[in-house]
Amino acid sequence: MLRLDQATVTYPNGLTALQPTSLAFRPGEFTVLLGASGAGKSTLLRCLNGLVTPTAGDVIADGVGSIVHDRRALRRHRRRTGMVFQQHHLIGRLTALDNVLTGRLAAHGFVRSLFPLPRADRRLALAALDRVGLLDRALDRADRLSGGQQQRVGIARAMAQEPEIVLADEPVASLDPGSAERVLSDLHRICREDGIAAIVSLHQVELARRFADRVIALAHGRVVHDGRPGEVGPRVLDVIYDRPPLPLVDAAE
Ligand SMILES: Nc1ncnc2c1ncn2[C@@H]1O[C@H](COP(=O)(O)OP(=O)(O)OP(=O)(O)O)[C@@H](O)[C@H]1O
Repeated sequence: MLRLDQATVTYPNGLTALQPTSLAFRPGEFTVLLGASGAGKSTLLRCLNGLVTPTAGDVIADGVGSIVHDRRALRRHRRRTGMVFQQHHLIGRLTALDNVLTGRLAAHGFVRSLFPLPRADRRLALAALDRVGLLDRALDRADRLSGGQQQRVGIARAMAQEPEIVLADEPVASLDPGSAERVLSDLHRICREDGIAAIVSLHQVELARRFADRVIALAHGRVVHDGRPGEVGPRVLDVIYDRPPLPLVDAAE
């Protein structure tokens, strides 16, 4: 449904953050990107919604076309792609509900979005909050919610867009383990129920093993592993995190 075709990103400072990479993402699949800091996870994710333009190669969305070369294709692709960010980007003084409603704006033309949104949008936004267990906090200001609750509002906002794909860049990086687990479990359940493809970058290997259908590991801008979560063992982790292999212990010692 979405693929990279030899996509390469070299930033203006000369650093190649993504070496030529070809990958295909399938509908409904929950993919986790693993990699050390600076491995290129954000760069790859940003290529998938046009926030970073590859310096070579292409990004093609099925039924839409090249989002690198065709602005209209990029706009269509973005309408069907929900984003979840590490810092959730909520507007603190707005209610949780109003934040989720901003996820509906892309579905309307610019002029229409200047007027109050239809009741159907409010129903959709409330249903999205219900699915992350926050219906009773709908009218609370976003900045009164905990970090984990704010991130769940961020997920509800992405879901209110009725996406086919969700891209999440380290959505649980700043949360405690319990909140991280809840956030990821909500995201995973909703994507599964609605058949939404998710591409999620994480630092927590355990969470990747628990939730992913597929794990893509990056090191120094290259894919070094692409497979099922059960295949992410010590050898793969050594490559991802640049750890020297453990010295062999002499059995006679
Ligand atoms: N706009 C930019 N200009 C120049 N270099 C950049 C830019 N953005 C990222 N980089 C560099 O590209 C490399 C890959 O960065 P990227 O943010 O994609 O990695 P990451 O795996 O997401 O890291 P983290 O887990 O720390 O977020 C890093 O060396 C980073 O410093």
